[in-house]
Formats: sequence, C-alpha cells, structure tokens
Amino acid sequence: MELTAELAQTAFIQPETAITDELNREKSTDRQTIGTPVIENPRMTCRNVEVFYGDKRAINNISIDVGREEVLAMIGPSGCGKSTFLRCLNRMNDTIPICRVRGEICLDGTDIYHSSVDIVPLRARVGMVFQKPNPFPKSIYDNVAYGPKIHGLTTSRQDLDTIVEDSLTKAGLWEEVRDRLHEPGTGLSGGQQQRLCIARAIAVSPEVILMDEPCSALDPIATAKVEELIAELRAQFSIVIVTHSMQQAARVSQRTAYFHLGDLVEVGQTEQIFTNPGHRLTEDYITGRFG
Ligand SMILES: Nc1ncnc2c1ncn2[C@@H]1O[C@H](COP(=O)(O)OP(=O)(O)OP(=O)(O)O)[C@@H](O)[C@H]1O
Repeated sequence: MELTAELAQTAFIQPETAITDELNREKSTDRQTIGTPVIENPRMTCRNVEVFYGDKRAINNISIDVGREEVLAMIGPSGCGKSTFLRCLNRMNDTIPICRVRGEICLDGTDIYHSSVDIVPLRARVGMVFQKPNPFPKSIYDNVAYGPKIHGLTTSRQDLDTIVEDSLTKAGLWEEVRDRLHEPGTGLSGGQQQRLCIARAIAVSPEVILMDEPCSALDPIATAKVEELIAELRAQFSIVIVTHSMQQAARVSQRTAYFHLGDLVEVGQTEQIFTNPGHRLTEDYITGRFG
C-alpha cells in the first residue's frame, strides 16, 4: 500500500501500525481542532483567538492550552500562522499597527489583553527568543543584567552578579564566557549568541519562553546544544517553540500542534502526532506531501 510504505519511511511509524491505522480508521478531514487542545492545570489558556492583518484573517478561532513544564511545538506549512499565533502569547503583535487580536489569552488565569495589563512586565513573564540571535550591542554581562535592572529585580551588584552567573549557567554558556563577561555579546559565535539571548530571557524569571525557529540560523552542533538546553529548561519553564524541523519538534517537545492556513488542525502528544496523526492534513504534512 503506497501510503503506508511512505508513512513508515518518512515519519517514525512502524509499518504494522500504519497499516492497521489505515485500514481501521477514516482520518478526520474537517477543520475543527482534533486532539487535546485543552489540558489540566495549564500555564496559559487561549480561547477563540482570531488575528487579522488589516482585513485579512491570519488566525481562525484557535483554542489551545500551554502546559506547565512542557515544550509545545508548533508546526505547519509556511504562512499557516505559527509565528502570528506565537506572538499573540506575549502581545508582540501589538507592535504591528495593522494587526488585531480577538479572543482571550490568559496567563495563570489573568487575561493578558486586559486594559490593566502592562506589557513590559508581561514580556518578562512571557519571554521570547527569535529566529536570528539579537544580542544588544552591549557586553555579555550587560545583555543578561539589563532585564533584571529595568524590571527592578535587584539593585545590589552582588545579586546582579549572581543572576548573571545563574542565567548564563542555565543557558549552558557560563564556562565559555566567564572570563570575557565584559566583551561585546555580538563577538560571540551565532550559537553562543542564541544561548546568550536565552540567558537574557531567563534572567527575568519568566514563566513561559517563546521560541520562534531558534535554531534556523545555527549549525547542527549549535542546534544540538540549544535543543539540549530546551530539554533542561523544561523543568522550570513552559516553552512554546515554532519550528520547521519535524525532527526537532519530535526531539524536544511533549505536545505538538499542527497549523494549516490559520487553523489549528490537530494537537496531541508529540509521539502520537508523528506516529499516528488523526487528521489527513497532519498526515500529509508529516509525510512530506504538503508544505
Ligand atoms: N506584519 C504582517 N502584515 C501583514 N500580513 C502578515 C504579517 N505577518 C504575517 N502576515 C501574514 O499572516 C499569515 C501568517 O503568517 P505567519 O508569519 O504567522 O506564518 P508562519 O506559519 O509563521 O510562516 P513561516 O513558517 O513562513 O514563518 C501569512 O499569510 C502572512 O503573509
């Protein structure tokens, strides 16, 4: 059977499983989210989220939770709205004048779009790491110390030193930079710069870290280090990662969400999504027939 052979090769599907599934199950083809978008004791809840750029709708009525101590991967073809949705989670879309967000997104039960919410502390609680490493044009030390200083986490130099060392240690960078803390962050390699940006996000004690294709500018060795780091950080933070690499999603995440043309088509345990997708569109994407 052509489909099952292809599935077994390109995803991580055992041929027997694929055959059984193909015979026993008609895959869903509608655009209601299938799987487990809602979970127990979530860190963030998103309900009926819609995003428009001007008149154009980029996100269609998406509801999904972000768990505590989980890595949630968002995958899907280019332009399906992954980054747009990710940016809703810390109101980064507020910086795009034509962008409007509807629906409700809560962090620990508080609506982050409520008029009383100050976005500066919000973006400390929900930090972001971008595709291209973007250290400030400052020293390595100051890149990490800047957030804690402006958020008033400490005024003592000694405490600041401790935060900088702890954050660089958690980001797996301390041993590489401890003797050059006052050199420019921009002088580090790309992979080191990305870990510096992760240290910068960690330094303000976030609850959630958003990562938008954090390894796409990195070589395989630097990518492996960042992936190891993501696995360690999960013990402390919720992580939502947008990635084009299905291998990366499979390696680092516990749940995976598949987006398609602004819809959240399917979300579930990562292993299930890659071995036994419930929706035809998810299956087509992970087997390389779409996107
Ligand atoms: N600033 C913007 N202004 C207008 N339209 C935008 C803007 N940013 C994104 N869009 C549109 O919103 C839709 C979703 O884009 P988005 O970048 O969120 O998708 P994506 O899944 O992250 O894509 P990619 O994987 O290519 O990064 C696309 O149609 C895109 O053209």
